Amino acid sequence: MKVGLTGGIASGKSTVSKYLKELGALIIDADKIAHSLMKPEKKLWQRVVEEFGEKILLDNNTIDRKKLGEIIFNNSKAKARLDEITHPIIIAKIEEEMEQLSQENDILIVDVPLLIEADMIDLFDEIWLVYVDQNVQVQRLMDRDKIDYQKAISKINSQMPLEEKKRYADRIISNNGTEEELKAEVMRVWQKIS
Ligand SMILES: CC(C)(COP(=O)(O)OP(=O)(O)OC[C@H]1O[C@@H](n2cnc3c(N)ncnc32)[C@H](O)[C@@H]1O)[C@@H](O)C(=O)NCCC(=O)NCCS
Ligand SMILES: Nc1ncnc2c1ncn2[C@@H]1O[C@H](COP(=O)(O)OP(=O)(O)OP(=O)(O)O)[C@@H](O)[C@H]1O
Repeated sequence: MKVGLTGGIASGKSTVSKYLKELGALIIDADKIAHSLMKPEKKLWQRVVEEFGEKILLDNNTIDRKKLGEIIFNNSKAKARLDEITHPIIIAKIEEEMEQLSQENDILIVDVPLLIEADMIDLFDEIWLVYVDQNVQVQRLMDRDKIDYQKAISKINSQMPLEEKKRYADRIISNNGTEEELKAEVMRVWQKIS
């Protein structure tokens, strides 16, 4: 069984993944895959630097994600250009890892923030959505990334609204409460499928 775990920025996907891992689930993390594919001199690094220029590089040639984030979260055309370059390569890598790992594992959980935006629904048997109300999402994002309200809203608005993502979800994991409540909810969902 292949589960696509998605949500919005700072909705709690990594926290849900952490709890699922504690329960014995195998997790593929799309953000980690993306970071690894964008390491210096890799094909995707080259494409991104070609498109956005060397101004997005730090002294050690790694991509300055804060700077690239500032460009794309404030400019929908720049974001579309980045998505066009990155998504096919990230999706191919996710598919490759899923193929390898599904041979030895009955259940695979794949944490993909942009699963619905990047049209990856058909790769999964079930879609789980980590849902939060927007006021909670904004506050958690401001606290975690140490950014102001306006920057948090720009990041949230660069993604499909969570209300709209609900339409695609087979299960909704609500994360408006405490971490303990979330953990209990994750345990319930895991017991249903394992
Ligand atoms: C935009 C970048 C530079 C921001 O880096 P930063 O370290 O601040 O964030 P990080 O990589 O940890 O991602 C945090 C969250 O941002 C959101 N996010 C990331 N990329 C995008 C994007 N292109 N569009 C909308 N939201 C995004 C996701 O919710 C993600 O979980 C970085 O995320 C990136 O290179 N993104 C392109 C690759 C991609 O699409 N990744 C998502 C995997 S599906
Ligand atoms: N129930 C909760 N109560 C309080 N804080 C929480 C709760 N769930 C998550 N958080 C915190 O909210 C922030 C966002 O959570 P997390 O990093 O898991 O989200 P995410 O969906 O993986 O984010 P991203 O899309 O940016 O990768 C983190 O600082 C996390 O510790």
